[in-house]
This record gives sequence, C-alpha cells and structure tokens, in this order.
Amino acid sequence: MCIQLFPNPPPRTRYAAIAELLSSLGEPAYRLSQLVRAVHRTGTTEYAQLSALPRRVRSSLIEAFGPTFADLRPIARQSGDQVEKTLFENDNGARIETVLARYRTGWTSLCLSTQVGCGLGCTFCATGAVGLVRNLSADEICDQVLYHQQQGPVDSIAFMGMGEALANPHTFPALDVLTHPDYFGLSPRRITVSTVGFAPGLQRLVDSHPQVNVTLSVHSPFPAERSTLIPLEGRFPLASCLAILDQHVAETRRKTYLAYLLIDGVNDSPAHATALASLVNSRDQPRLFHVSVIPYNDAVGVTPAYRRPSAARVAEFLRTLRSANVRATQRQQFGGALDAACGQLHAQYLSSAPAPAADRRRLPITAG
Ligand SMILES: C[S@@+](CC[C@H](N)C(=O)[O-])C[C@H]1O[C@@H](n2cnc3c(N)ncnc32)[C@H](O)[C@@H]1O
Ligand code: SF4
Repeated sequence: MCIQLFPNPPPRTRYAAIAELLSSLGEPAYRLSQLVRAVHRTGTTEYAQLSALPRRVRSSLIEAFGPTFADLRPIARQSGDQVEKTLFENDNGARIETVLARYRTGWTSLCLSTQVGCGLGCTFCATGAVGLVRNLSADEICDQVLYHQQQGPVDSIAFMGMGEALANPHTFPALDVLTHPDYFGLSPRRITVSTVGFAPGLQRLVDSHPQVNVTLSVHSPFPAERSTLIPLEGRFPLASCLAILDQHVAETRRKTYLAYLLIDGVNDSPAHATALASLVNSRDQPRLFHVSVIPYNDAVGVTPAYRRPSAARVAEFLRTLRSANVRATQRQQFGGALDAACGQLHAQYLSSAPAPAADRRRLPITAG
C-alpha cells in the first residue's frame, strides 16, 4: 500500500503560472479569464488558434508553456447507452479514464480520475489492481473537465474515477481551480468527492471546501472484515472518518453519503444491514447520512472470486436499512458493458491489448 501524507507543497497550477506571466507582461487582469473563456468556447486548446487574444500574448504563452493549454489528450472513446468513456494520455504515456453519464432528465455527470491507478489495494477494485503509477497534477484533473465542457454542458462532477482523490495533494488546488469564478466557476455543491477513508485528506477537504459533497466508502460495518476489503482500515479506521463527518454535518448541516458496496455472500447479509443501520443511527445527526448501495461490478484483475448479489438480495438489504429508518437508495450505475461502472476503470493497464500509441490524436468511437 502506498500512502503519501502531503509531504511537499503542490506545484503551481497552469492557471497561476499564466496569471504570473500575464502580469509580468503588463497585461490587464481580465486577460486570464478571457483566455479561459476562449478555450472553453472555441473547443481548441492550441494557443495559436485563440484569436480572441492579442497575437503578442499568444506568442508569449507558446514561448513559456509550449503550443497547447492542456496536458492530457483524449486518445480513445467508447459510447454506450447513456454513457461515454474517454481514455486520456499525457506526454509521458500515463493514462486515465473518465466517464460521462447522461441521465434521462438530460442531467450530465462526469466521473473523473485523480490518480493513474491507485495504491490503496482494495480487493474488489480494478484500479487498485493496477497499483499506483502516479498522482495526476491539478492541471490534469481539471483538463478532464475542460475536455468534456468543450463538448457540451457538464452539470455535476464526481471524483469517483481512478484513484483515491484525498491521497493526492493536487486534488485541493484542482478544487480551487474548478470552483474559481474566473476559471471553471463550478458550484462546490455540484462536486462530490468519494473517499475510501483517507482521514487526513478528509479533514482537509471538509475544512477547505465545506460545501463540496462527500461520500465515504464503508463496505462493512465490522472493522476486521472491512480491513480485508479495504487495507486502509488498518491505518485510518472507519470510526475516525465518521468522527470527522459527524463534526462536518454538525457544522454545515450538509447531507453526507455513505457508499456501501454489496458483494454476494461477503457483506450483504441481514446482519450486515442491521449493523450498518446501527452505525448510522448512532450518529448525532443520523438523518444527514444517506446510504448509497452499489451492487458489485465485475472488475478486471480482482483476484477473489467476488460476485454481484441478486436483485432480490439487494432489495432485501435496502429494506432492512429503511425499516431501521436509514435513508438508503441504490446508486444508479451506467456503462457496465464498457467497463465504465464503479470500480471497473483501469485505462487499459490490465488489458492484454497493447497500449494505444502516444501520438494517436483521433478518437475511434465504438458502440458498447
Ligand atoms: C473507484 S472508487 C474511487 C473513489 C475512492 N477511491 C473510493 O474508493 O471511494 C469509486 C466507488 O467505486 C466503488 N467500487 C470499487 N470497486 C467496485 C466494484 N468492483 N463494483 C462496484 N463498486 C466498486 C468504490 O467502493 C467507491 O465507492
Ligand atoms: S476503491 Fe478507491 S481507494 Fe480502493 S483501490 Fe479502488 S480507487 Fe483505490
């Protein structure tokens, strides 16, 4: 397991570096938001094509930062019913995936990645089977949103793709950029961060971005069993994360989500549901905790023979929670056939097929 405890201050974001350059050139303060608006509106990330900016500014940007605004480029896309999975690559060949889901109401939700792989080793997750290749930079996290916004509106964002967002120190400057009114201008209430329980990061998140929605992955109410599913339990027990959330909901009155993965014959018994309900009902504000039940998705590279429970078993689990007055719903999931649902992303690190060529810029679109 690889654990990083925010050892160094993260490097400047591209946005801060450009602001500094523009100021040193004596450009007016509005130039940066003009640049960002032009990138979002035109669908290009090539500085040379941003004709809204004076030529001298474009030349200085290219000289300082190279030809393009984005570090990640999309190299493959798969579309299925209500879902689109995009594979991105950076210049060093690191790959990640994002998933855009379209609800029937027209609402769009983007599930983005924060790490190439993940070092926390949860036994049910394809991203965990990859291991941690590296953290994404704040710019790479934001580039995923930028790319999708260039294609159409993105109504909400979930940090639920590849990686543990709160173990990556660059998640915090990325949230600053995404919510900054001059850059992405997203409401923090439309952003959700999911964590498996990286307690120092969780504390930092609720302190620095209290309006961002939080989901804590629980998956077992029993500590010994939880640590066989989520090794991080041994380092940061669930109880310590729930204590942080208790304080957070008391201060903000914001609803908080507890994700519960259901694996057939492992953690889906009535005894598990009853113990989970007791855990929720023992909070000071139980009505502010909402349980999202996620039936297991087949995940490449996962060694134990886990299986998805039957629909009847899932319904029974939900019934037990609700009859104990716990608010609980099944998470709507999309893209299982494309390996695009929760826990299935691995950006071709676990495929036998060779990785795509780094310079392939066209997007093959395949039906799923
Ligand atoms: C891939 S994780 C990324 C966010 C964060 N690292 C976390 O674990 O909460 C997003 C969600 O997918 C769930 N998940 C992981 N593997 C899964 C699987 N095989 N089937 C269903 N959900 C899974 C996680 O438990 C978590 O709730
Ligand atoms: S479930 Fe989350 S924390 Fe666990 S291995 Fe997968 S991405 Fe990492």
